[in-house]
Amino acid sequence: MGTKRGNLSIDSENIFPIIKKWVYSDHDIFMRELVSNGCDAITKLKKLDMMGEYEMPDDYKAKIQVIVNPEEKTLKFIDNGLGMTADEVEEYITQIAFSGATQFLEKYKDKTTEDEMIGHFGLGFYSSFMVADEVHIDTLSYQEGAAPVHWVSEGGTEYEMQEGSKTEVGTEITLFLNEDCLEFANEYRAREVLEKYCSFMPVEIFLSKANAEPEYETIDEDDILDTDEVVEHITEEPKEGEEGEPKKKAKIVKRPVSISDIHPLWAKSPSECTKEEYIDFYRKVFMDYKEPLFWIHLNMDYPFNLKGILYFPKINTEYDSIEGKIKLYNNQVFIADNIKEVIPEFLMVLKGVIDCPDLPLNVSRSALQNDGFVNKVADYISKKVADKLNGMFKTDKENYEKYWDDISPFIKFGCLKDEKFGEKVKDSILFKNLDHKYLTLEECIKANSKADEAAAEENTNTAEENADENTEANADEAKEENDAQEKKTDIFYVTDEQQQSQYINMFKEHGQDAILLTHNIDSAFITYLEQRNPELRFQRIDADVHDSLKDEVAEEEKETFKKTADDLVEIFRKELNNDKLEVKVEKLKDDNVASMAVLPEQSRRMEEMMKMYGMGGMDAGMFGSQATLILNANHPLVQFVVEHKRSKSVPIICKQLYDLAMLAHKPLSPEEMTAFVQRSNEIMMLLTK
Ligand SMILES: Nc1ncnc2c1ncn2[C@@H]1O[C@H](COP(=O)(O)OP(=O)(O)OP(=O)(O)O)[C@@H](O)[C@H]1O
Repeated sequence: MGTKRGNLSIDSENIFPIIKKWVYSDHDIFMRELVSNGCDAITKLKKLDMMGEYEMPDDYKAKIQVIVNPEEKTLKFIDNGLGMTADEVEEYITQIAFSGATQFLEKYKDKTTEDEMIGHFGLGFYSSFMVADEVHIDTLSYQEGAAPVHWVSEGGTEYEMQEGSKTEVGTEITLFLNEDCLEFANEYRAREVLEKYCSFMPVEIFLSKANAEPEYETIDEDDILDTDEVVEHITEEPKEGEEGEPKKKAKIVKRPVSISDIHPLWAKSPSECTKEEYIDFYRKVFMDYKEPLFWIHLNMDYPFNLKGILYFPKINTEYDSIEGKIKLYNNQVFIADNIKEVIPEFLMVLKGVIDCPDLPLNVSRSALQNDGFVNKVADYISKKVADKLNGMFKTDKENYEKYWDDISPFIKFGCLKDEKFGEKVKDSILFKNLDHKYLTLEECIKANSKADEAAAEENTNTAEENADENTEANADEAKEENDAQEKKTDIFYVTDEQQQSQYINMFKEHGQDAILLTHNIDSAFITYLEQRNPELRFQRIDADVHDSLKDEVAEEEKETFKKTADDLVEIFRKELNNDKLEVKVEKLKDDNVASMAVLPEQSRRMEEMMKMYGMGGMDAGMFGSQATLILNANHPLVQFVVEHKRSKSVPIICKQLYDLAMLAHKPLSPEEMTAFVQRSNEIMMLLTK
């Protein structure tokens, strides 16, 4: 074959500058493209062998070699795949590949990074021009009588092709790196890129440095393989004082270690994988030395092909970032991390690998988002996660409860984000109660209705209707709340065990339970639960005084009680210099409590929402979110105030009772805290007199 010169058949003269500039930060993908071309060529050769169209040499071992040569500033990719004839190089490289690259760039050159292509699939062979000024192909086809081909292109639109000198079937691509990209001739950098994209490719990949000094290792004679290159046989005598035979060892040229694990765990059948293998795989891939909580092995052939492993990582401190990482592969070729179009958003806290050869990856991300098939994949993944959770809830409750605190924010987030998921896992959602036992929603409802019944029974003798009407302001509200309560089941919850401990103690003392909802996501989650279960009402433990915590006022007492209550309201409003102060007087069963604060649930939620939207400066009071001071008419301090209205201790008692109530309800402002500390000291001074 003589030398053939030609023009690459394209119109666009500026394709190379475009390729070179292509998403700058990502131009390491040329390695993936060239290695996967080699893999494809090997797969094709194996097929030909199976079909009887080619006979593999007996010692054939599929492999791809990547050789860096920093001195010559070159990078070589050598595969022992099917190779190409001159005609094929002409057709596949100069026509198909080139026109493919041209079309590809035409289509995507204006796209910004937000609409980046998934992993830029489809750029193929020509991505090598992102890093090289000149590219050589040396190839020998498997076909009988084929002549080796040497093809050269200097990154313009021209190429030259002549007979080459390759003697083994396969292809060798040599990149003459441009000055900006010499990093890729560095062995460590090359390894980094190969590990990123090619860790699980289906063919073994060996990286080496040209002209490097050979490295050696010493092994037992018995372990020598046919493929080992033995340099020296060594006899190791036993050390002085040690018994035994001399040991026979061999010094061999260090065995090359493949960068790729050609049988990744996800490709195996779940029944063949051990716990250790799952954990090792997790550590290796995610560099996370904490053990994952549990995992799900996805394995589906129909109606689409998808395999993968999703791990639930342990998130043990709140400082840990809960950003997960899900690596997407296409036939063991790494595509990208965290493709949100394929993986449901709420699963992004997980760590895992997903291999889905059927995904249309050579399209833009925005197209993926609207792709019915992609949506099905996402649905399948979230369904599998729900199945796993339900399965554990049913058959491995003990562990499930152990993991619950770690996984619950994620599950709740999933419920908020994905209706189907929420519906599927609704019976496997747990709530931790005051005794740190885990209950289902149904169990919470049952426990609460029991407590309600008990409270009602205890109070039947005295109560015809609620005797809350001790202040005019509260009378209507109390009635309304009372009406609503008849229809709704209240579930009380705690957001901060420490701060709300006063309420918790009261609850516990009177056999009333509450659940702990301490995570940020819980406020959105209870709203979600209320929307789905209109008969439920979630109330923070300090939202109201539950009936079970107070004594009913006997009929004959009602009048005097009302008078006392009115007096107390007046005194407290005056002493606290706030004539709008909400004060309610109750006969609380707990005689350790003199005062407490309650804030109706809706008002508090409104206040939280205002804070969230940065409206903190507004007067929360305008939404009625001022806390109500509850005074315990059974407590001697409160009784003292009514009975000794003119005592000079009354102002100090009123203020202190108010602050104590507020302290258990929310943090005091710096001024309030200063006044509180000062007053506490004054009270102690009184003890000294
Ligand atoms: N190492 C190789 N051995 C044999 N044939 C090759 C090799 N590299 C490329 N080819 C041939 O050149 C063609 C074009 O390669 P290119 O990488 O540009 O596109 P592709 O591999 O077909 O698709 P993709 O864009 O997904 O990479 C291939 O389809 C293949 O026929």
